[in-house]
Amino acid sequence: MAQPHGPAPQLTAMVVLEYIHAPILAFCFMTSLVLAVCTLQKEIALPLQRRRIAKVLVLTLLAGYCAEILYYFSRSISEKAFEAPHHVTFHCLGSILVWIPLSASIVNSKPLRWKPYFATFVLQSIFETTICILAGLALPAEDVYRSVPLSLSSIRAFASLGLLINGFFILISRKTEKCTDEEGQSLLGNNTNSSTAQPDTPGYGSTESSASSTTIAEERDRNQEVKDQQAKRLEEEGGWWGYLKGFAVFLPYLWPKDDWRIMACLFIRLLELVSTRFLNLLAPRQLGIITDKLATQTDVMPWGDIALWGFYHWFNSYSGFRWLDSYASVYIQRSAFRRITMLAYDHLMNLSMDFHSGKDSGEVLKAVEQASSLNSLVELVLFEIGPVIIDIFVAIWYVTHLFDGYMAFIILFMSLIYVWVGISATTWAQDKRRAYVANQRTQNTTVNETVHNWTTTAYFNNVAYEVDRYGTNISTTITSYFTYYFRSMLGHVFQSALTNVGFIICCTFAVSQIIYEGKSVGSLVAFIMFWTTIISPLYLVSYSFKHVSSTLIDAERLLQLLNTKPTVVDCEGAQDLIVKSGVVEIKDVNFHYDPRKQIIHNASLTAAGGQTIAFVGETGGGKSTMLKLLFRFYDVTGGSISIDGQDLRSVTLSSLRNALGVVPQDSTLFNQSIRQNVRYARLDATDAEIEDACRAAAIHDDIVGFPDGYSSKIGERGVKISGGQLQRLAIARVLLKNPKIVLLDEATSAIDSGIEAQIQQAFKKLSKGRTTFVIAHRLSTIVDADQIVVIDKGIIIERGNHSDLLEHGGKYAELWAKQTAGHLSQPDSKTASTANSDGQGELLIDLTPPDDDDDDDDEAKAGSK
Ligand SMILES: Nc1ncnc2c1ncn2[C@@H]1O[C@H](COP(=O)(O)OP(=O)(O)OP(=O)(O)O)[C@@H](O)[C@H]1O
Repeated sequence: MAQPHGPAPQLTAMVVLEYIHAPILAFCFMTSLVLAVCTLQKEIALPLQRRRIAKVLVLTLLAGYCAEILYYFSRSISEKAFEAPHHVTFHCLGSILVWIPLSASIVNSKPLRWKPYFATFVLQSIFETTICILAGLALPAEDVYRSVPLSLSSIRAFASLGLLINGFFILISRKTEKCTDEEGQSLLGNNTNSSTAQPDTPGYGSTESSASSTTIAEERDRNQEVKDQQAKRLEEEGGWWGYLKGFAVFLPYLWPKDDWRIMACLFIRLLELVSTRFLNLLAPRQLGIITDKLATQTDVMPWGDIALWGFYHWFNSYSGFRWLDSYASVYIQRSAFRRITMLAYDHLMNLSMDFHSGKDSGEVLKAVEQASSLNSLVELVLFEIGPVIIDIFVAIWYVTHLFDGYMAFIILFMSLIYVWVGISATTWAQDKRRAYVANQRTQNTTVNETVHNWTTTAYFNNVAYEVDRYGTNISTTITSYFTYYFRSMLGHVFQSALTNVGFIICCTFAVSQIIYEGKSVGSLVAFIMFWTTIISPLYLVSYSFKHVSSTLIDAERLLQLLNTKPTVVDCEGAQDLIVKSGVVEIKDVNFHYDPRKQIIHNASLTAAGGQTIAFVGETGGGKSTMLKLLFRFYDVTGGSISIDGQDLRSVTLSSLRNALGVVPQDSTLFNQSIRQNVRYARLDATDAEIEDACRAAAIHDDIVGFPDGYSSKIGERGVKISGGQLQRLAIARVLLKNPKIVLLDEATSAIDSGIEAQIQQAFKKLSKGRTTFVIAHRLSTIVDADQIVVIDKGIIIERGNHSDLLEHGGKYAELWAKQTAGHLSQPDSKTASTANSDGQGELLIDLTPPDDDDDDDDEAKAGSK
């Protein structure tokens, strides 16, 4: 059959078009897709009928290219002298390469960003129709109707036109639909999952399967809040570019311009990046040169070439320049970690009480701990993914230069499948990984819970049950790890098989080129040496997708933390608080944590300097809240609080907190020595001062009675000392701080009456000359207070000294009567029965103690166990 041989300009135009068709199509599709993702173009679900038409047309197109390749292949086998025109095979192979992923995404029923596809169809139609017309013109008239390639080209031109028309209808009738698939959402999360998965938090000791499934759901939802924020910000910023620019605020912390060491390290990294690109190419090329020289001059030792080859290798290794680069990288990483972590920690510690009481501390700590993820993200993109893209282009050029375009096609095919397998395997293994992490978390939680609650376990004799539960947890974790490992390994297995097959095919092709095309053996050697440079970028591309996505989530979490502003801050021009006499005035104060529930209603009172004010009342009345407002954990929502005439909101927080000493309701101590814990109140206090404070708080004798005295460790959460001792230590700390105003929240509730007298003495010492606010449920501790304020449901209902209030006969007198006489009287039978029936309904368990028969039963049970 005749080949096109018409007028030269038409033939030349056709050849040029065939060469540039596939690269231009690929470039156009890739750029418009990146643009679509960056500008957040919506994904659309293709109407069923239109998708079917598109499927048929793209498959026809693909079949058309394959058929032409097969046609030429069969001719080159059957006709010895026949050689397929290079531009035609280039055109067909290139187009197959472009249309495989495009057809795969159209055949797949996922929603698509349609504009890039439509743009590609337009170009495809123009190219294919023009090539078809030119091919028709280039053929002699008698061959036009007999030419198989021309028929195939016409079919493709019609299919392309069809695709264009069909694509146009999809474009104008598009219905936006939110993608529900995780991968389809690119790097963002999936909103639908979060709304459907509502885990019930399992109680302690809940059954294994429910706990496990819940933790898997939790694991899935753990990042959902961050992902939602990410999606919101992405929308606000109008695309990825604006979104990523949001992280630019961290650049001065990652790479501070004024730090010459960091700048020098960056320069080294940049140098390594550029030199590696060259050396990746130069080293295999040099070996090729040596091989060729050896093939032609067997009696001359190519010393110079060997030395150059050795130099390239040495320079590109850890004993050469690479160690300097890795040192520079570690230096940048560590410095960035220090700066960003300090930034996050400092910010976190300066956030207000509302943040600390409302946030999941685990998530907050994660934001601080993973502050370095930002640096990993920048490093990954700039120093790994960026160069890899250059490497891939260089590889394509180099193999084409060594052999020809076909070799580049083989490698491109293999690369495409390799990356696809990598991404699919990671996605496929993702669910199993989540399950594994969730099971691991359950396993760790079991140990934590049971070790912390060892006493509860012992009280209920459940040690065997817990050991058994932990064993089951470990087995579940191991099983889930195997499943995860199997899935991720399968991806590696396929990829490894692919690279092996790819390598063998490439080498066979190279050998055939040496034999039939006269290529040099050195080219084969250079290619073999270059192979790793081709494969390693592919590995990185196929596995960095998930990594970038999870690093972005960590970075987003940090950004959100840093964007959270403290609600209680120093106002502009805030002055230091100066306390002289310590007059505290609470004026028409209103407060709520949540606007829907008012906590304090119009509270007013004045504490003269040095007075002791006691807050009493039913639980939940708002007493602790009053102290929190005084300490300015929160700002009042109405009215004002002032100390010596200075509004708390107009003074610096630091000076206010210096002037106040607090013994909170639940004192917490660090797991350090007693001396260190007391010294926390005043870091420069001497040992003698610490002991004085402890004496005043009536705890000194207890401390010296401990085997290690003041060096005794308190234990986690102060578990090694009694409740009374803990409170006295907390009092000692405040005594050491020696503040002008003291706030005591139920500080004496756990102290027995023997110690109480000593404590009262200590209080007297402490409150002398200081304004003191005290909350006490034990009214006996505050009978001497200058003012007793009774708070009920956030309202001050009574105020006066002890005798005034008793005389008044109101709420305080009622509370006093209950406390002084109540413990002597037994609850009457009526109250008892009410308490029993109140809200309990009929009891499902038998409360009568077991008799002897039951004991037998128990023994039988124990035996069976
Ligand atoms: N951080 C918070 N967020 C929302 N509500 C809170 C917060 N802290 C306390 N409350 C609510 O404010 C009300 C008053 O609490 P507060 O702790 O001041 O009471 P109290 O009189 O000190 O009680 P108790 O004597 O039991 O310590 C309660 O209803 C409580 O549930």
